[in-house]
Amino acid sequence: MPLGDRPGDKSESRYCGVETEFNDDVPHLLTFSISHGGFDFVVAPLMVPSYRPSLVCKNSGGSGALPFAGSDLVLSPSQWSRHVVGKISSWINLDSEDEVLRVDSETTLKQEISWASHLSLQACLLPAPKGKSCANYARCVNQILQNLNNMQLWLRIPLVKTEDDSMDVNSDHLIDSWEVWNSFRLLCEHHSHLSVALDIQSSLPSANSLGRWFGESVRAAIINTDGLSMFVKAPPEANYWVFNHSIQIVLSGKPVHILPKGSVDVAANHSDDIDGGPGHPLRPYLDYVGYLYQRMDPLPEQERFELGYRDFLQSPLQPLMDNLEAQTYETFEKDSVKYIQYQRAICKALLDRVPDKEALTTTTVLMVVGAGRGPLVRASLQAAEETGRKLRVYAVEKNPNAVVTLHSLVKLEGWENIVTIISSDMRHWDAPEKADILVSELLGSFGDNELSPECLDGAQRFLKQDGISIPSSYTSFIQPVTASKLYNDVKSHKDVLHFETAYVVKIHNVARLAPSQPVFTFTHPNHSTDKSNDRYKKLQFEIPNDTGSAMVHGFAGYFDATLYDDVHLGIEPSTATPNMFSWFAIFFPLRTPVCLHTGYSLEVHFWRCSGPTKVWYEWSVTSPSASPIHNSSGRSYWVGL
Ligand SMILES: C[S@@+](CC[C@H](N)C(=O)[O-])C[C@H]1O[C@@H](n2cnc3c(N)ncnc32)[C@H](O)[C@@H]1O
Repeated sequence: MPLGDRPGDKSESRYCGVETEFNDDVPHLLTFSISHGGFDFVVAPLMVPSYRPSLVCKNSGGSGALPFAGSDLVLSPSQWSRHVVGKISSWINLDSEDEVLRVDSETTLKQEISWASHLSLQACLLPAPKGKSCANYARCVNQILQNLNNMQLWLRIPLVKTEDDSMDVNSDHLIDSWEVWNSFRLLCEHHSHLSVALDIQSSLPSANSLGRWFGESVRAAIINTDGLSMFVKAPPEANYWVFNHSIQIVLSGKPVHILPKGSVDVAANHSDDIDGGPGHPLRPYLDYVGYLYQRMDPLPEQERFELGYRDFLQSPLQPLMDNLEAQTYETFEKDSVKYIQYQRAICKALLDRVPDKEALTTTTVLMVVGAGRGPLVRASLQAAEETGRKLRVYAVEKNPNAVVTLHSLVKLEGWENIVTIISSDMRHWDAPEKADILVSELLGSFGDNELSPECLDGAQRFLKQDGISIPSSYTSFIQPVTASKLYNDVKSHKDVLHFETAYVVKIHNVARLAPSQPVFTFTHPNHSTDKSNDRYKKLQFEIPNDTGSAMVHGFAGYFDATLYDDVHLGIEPSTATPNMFSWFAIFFPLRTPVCLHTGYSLEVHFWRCSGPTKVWYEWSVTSPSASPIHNSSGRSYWVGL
C-alpha cells in the first residue's frame, strides 16, 4: 500500500518496506508485513542464518538441498518479485583473515544470489562491508554482476559521520562510509546494477557530507527505529531527496519510542491489525513515514511535465545548422517568463533611447534576428505600446518553415505596416537601414553553444554605432558534479565519442560539489578590435572540507544573460530566473571520473575553439590528476556554423 497520494509522484519513493528476521514461513511473513502491516515489501533473509557450507559438507550426508526459506512454490512468481527483497546473510565476511569463514562466505553469497535470481527477485540487499578493505567481497560481487539479468544489488552502507565514526566499531581506523562505497564501486567498474542502500543511523553527517549521496545511485534508505527521529530532524533537503529521488524507505528494528506529534492520531487507527489481533509493531512508524511523505508539497505542474526528462541525456539543438521543428517552437513559446523578461528589457531600452518628448516623432528601428515564429516580435510590439514609443520592426529568420508562420501571424494581427519579414540568414542579409535595437534569443544551455556570438557578430554590420543589443552579454558557468546515473548512461555506449559530447539534461540525481564559476563571457555589440570568439579558461574548484572525499563524474553547465540594464535571464542555480523552463542544464562528462580527496582542489580547463565550418569545446582536468583532453579538434562533438 503506497505511502500516500502525492499528486504527480509515480516513483519508487511511494513504497516502503520492512526488514525482517529469518522466517521459514514466507507466506505468513508476507501476510503479517504486507496485508496486516501495510508495508509494500519485505527485506527478508533467504537462508537459515546458522548455515555454513563447511559444516554442511562435514556433517550432512550431502542431501544437496540448501536450507532456504520455503520453496519457490510457496509464493507466486509475482509475489516473490513484487514483495520480497532478498537479504543476503549478514554474517558473511569475504575479507576475513579466517580462510574458512572467507570461503564459506563466498559460497553462501553465490548460492543465495543464485536462489534470488531463480525467484526473479528485483533486488538483493548485500550486507555492509565489514571493514575498509573489501577487495575480495567486491571481486565476488563483480563476478556475480557479470551474469546478472535484471536484479539489482543494493550494498548496505551505514551513513556515518566522516569525522568521528567508523563502520567497524572494533577498528582503530576512522572510516568515511562513502569511501567504502567508492572503493567498492570502483572495483566493480561503476556497474549500473550495483547501488546503495543507505543505512540511516542515530546520527547524521554534516549537510555537505550527506549531500554527496545526492548524485550516487541510492535505491533504498534503511531507517532504523532509532534513526527515524534523526531522519525527521535532518535538513529538509535530505527528506526532499529521499522522497523525490525514487528511493524506497525500509524500516528496520524494534519499536523504541513514542513517535513525534502528528503521527499519533494516524498511528492509533492502525495499532490493531485488521483481524483484531496484535498489529505489526512497526505500523505506527510506517504511518509516520506516510505522514512525512504526504506533507511534502505536491509536485508543481511544470515539474510533473518534466518528470520524463529527469536525467535523460539529449543532444543539444543545432538551430543554426538545422531547422527547428514546429513542436520545438511551440515548447519555447509556452515559456511566458522568458518573453516577459524580454519585454521588460525592450521597454527599458526604448525609454532610454527615446525621451518622452520625442515619443511621437521618433520611430525606433528594431530588428528581431532569429525571429522563429514571432514571439519576440510580439514582445517588442507590446513593449512599444507599454512605453508609448513608435517602432519599425524587421523580423529576420533563416528557417523557411518558420517564415511561413511569421507571414500568417503578421497578417492575422494586422502588423503589415509595422513589421517586415526577412527570410535570410542574418550573417548574409543586406539590410536597407541600420537598427537602433537588435533583439535576439540564440542562447543555448551553455550560453554561447548555439553560436549566438558568431550570428550576432554577423548582424552587427546593421546595428547603429550606438545601437543596443538585447541581450547585451551572456556568461557560461560550470560546476563539478557527482552524477552516477548520467555517467553510467554515457558509459553504456561503450565508446569515447559519447564521453566527449555535451548533453542537455534535466539534471536530477546530482550532487553539486562546489558553487558554479563563470567560464566564457560574450558582449554585444562587440566594438573591440579582437573579434575572436575562441576562449580559454582555467578554473579551480574547492570542495568544502566537511564534505569528505567525493567523485566528480563531470560538469554541469549553465548560463546567465544580461538582456538590458538590470534585466537578466538565466539558469545558473544561484540566480536562475524563477519558473522559466526553456533551458535545462548542460552536462560535460569525464571519461574517467575523478575522485577528489579532502583538502585537494580540482583544476579544470575549458576551451572554446573554432574552424571554418564548426565551433567546439575541449575540456580537461589537470589536478588532482590529469585527464585526457576531451574532444580534441572537435572530433566527437561540434556545432555547425
Ligand atoms: C532559439 S530560437 C528562438 C526563436 C524565437 N525568437 C523564440 O524566442 O521563440 C532561434 C531562432 O533563430 C533562428 N536563427 C538561428 N541562427 C540564425 C541566423 N544566423 N540567421 C537567422 N535566423 C537564425 C533559428 O532558425 C531559430 O528560429
